[in-house]
Amino acid sequence: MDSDSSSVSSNSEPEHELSIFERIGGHLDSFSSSTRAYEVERETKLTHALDNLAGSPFVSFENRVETATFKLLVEGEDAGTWMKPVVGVLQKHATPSPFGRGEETVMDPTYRHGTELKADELAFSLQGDKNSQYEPFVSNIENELETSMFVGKSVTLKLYKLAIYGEGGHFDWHRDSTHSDAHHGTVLVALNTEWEGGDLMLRHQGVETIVNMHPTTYPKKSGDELRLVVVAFYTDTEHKVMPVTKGTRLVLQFDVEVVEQPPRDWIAPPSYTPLKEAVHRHQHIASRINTYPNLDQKLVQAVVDEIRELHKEGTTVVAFPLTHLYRKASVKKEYLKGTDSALFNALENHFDVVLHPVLIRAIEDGNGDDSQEQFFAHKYISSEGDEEEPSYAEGQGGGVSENASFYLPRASAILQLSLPSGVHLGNEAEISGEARYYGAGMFVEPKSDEE
Ligand SMILES: O=C(O)CCC(=O)C(=O)O
Ligand SMILES: [Fe+2]
Repeated sequence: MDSDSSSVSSNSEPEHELSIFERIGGHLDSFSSSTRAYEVERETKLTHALDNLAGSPFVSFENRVETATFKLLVEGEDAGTWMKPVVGVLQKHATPSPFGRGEETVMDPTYRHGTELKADELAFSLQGDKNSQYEPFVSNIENELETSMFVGKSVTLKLYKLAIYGEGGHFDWHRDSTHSDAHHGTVLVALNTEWEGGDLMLRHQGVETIVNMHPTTYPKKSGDELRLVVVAFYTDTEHKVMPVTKGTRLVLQFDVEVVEQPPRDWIAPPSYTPLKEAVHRHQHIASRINTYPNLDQKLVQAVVDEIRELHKEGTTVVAFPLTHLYRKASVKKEYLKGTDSALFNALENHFDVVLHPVLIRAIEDGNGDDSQEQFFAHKYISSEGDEEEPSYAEGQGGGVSENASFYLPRASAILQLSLPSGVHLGNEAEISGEARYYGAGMFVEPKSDEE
C-alpha cells in the first residue's frame, strides 16, 4: 500500500470552529428579553438555493463496509476478489478506452491511455450468493452523498465500468459524459492493487485538489480490514488521472443518478426532529467526510434571485444563517470565510446586508409522537446595549417581527450553529424554550436608496 501520496485536504475545520464557539459560549452576554423573534422558514426556494450552495462539489471518504468477500467475475470468468484482483484475467477481456473529442469518439493515447470493462461484463458475486455485502456497500455511498453533495435529494448508484491503468496509463483533463438526465455525479472506487503515480486530480473554480485513492487497512482483532476510498464529484467537475509509473490501478466507476425527493432517513430514527438530525449530520460529516467549498456563481445568483423575489412579495428583511461560526466580535465582513464571504460580496451589490449574531430557539410543541419543533430566530443583543436595534427591540419578548423571516437551510449553516450539548449559555433563563443554537446570520434588505 502506497501511503505517501498527497492526502486529501479538508476545509470543514469543524473542531476548530466548535471549540471557538465553546469558548465564547461561556462568556455570552444575556439575551435581551425584549428582542423580537423572527419566524423561521424551512423548505422554501431560498433554503433550497442555500442548500445547493452548501453542497460540496466533491467529497471523499472511506467506505466502512467490509469488501473482503466481494468477488470479481468477468464474462463469468473468475478474476479474484476486490481484495486480490487477478489483473491478467481482467486485461484479457478489457478493451481500450476511447474518449469524446467534440462530436467524435476517438483513440488517442497521448490524451487517454487505458483499458476498460463495461458494467454488463462484470459481476461481484456468484449467482445465488446471499452473503455478499455489495448492497450495503452501495447504499452506504448513496447515504453519504445524500448528506454531502446532494442534500435533500435521493441518490442511486449505477455501476458504469471498471477502468484499468497499467504502467503509463493516464487520462488528461476532462469532464465525464452524462448517461441520462438524472446523471449528475461520478463515484470512483479503487480496488486493492499496488500502484504508484496515477493520482486523481480534481479542478473546481480553478482550484486543483489531489485525492489519494489507495485503499487503507484497518487493524482488527480478526485480521486487517480493507477500507476502500470513495471519491465523488459532480459530472461537470474537471478531473484527470496522472500517469501510472508502477503497478496497475483498477478503478470502479459508478454513475450517480439524482432524484428530487426527500432523502431517506440516513441516520435518524423517525422520532428525530429536524434539528437533531441536522446536528447528527454535521457531526457525521465533520468526522467522516472530506468536503470542499463551492463558490459556483450560478448558485450564488440563484440565492440573489430568490431574495429579490421575497422582497418583492413583501418580506422586507430576509435573513439566513452563515455557514461558518465566528467569534462574536468577528461577525464582520472582513472576517467572513469561504462561501459566506463570496455570498456577502454578491449580495452587497444588490442589497443592504447586515451581519448579526443570532440564536435559533427550538420550542417543543406538544409531546410524544405529535411533538414538533417550532423555531424562532433572535438577534443576539449584547447587554451592554451598544448593539440595540430599535426596530426589533420594542415590545415584550415573544413578539414576532412582521415582514421579516429567517430562512433555515437543511444543510449548511445551522449544522455549524448547533451547540454541543453541555455547553452552558450565559443567561438563557430569560427566554422560554431551549436555547440550543448560536451563530450569525445575514440580514438582507432592499437598498434604501431604491425604496
Ligand atoms: O480512473 C479514474 O480515477 C478516473 C477515470 C475517469 O476519469 C474516466 O474514466 O472518466
Ligand atoms: Fe472521468
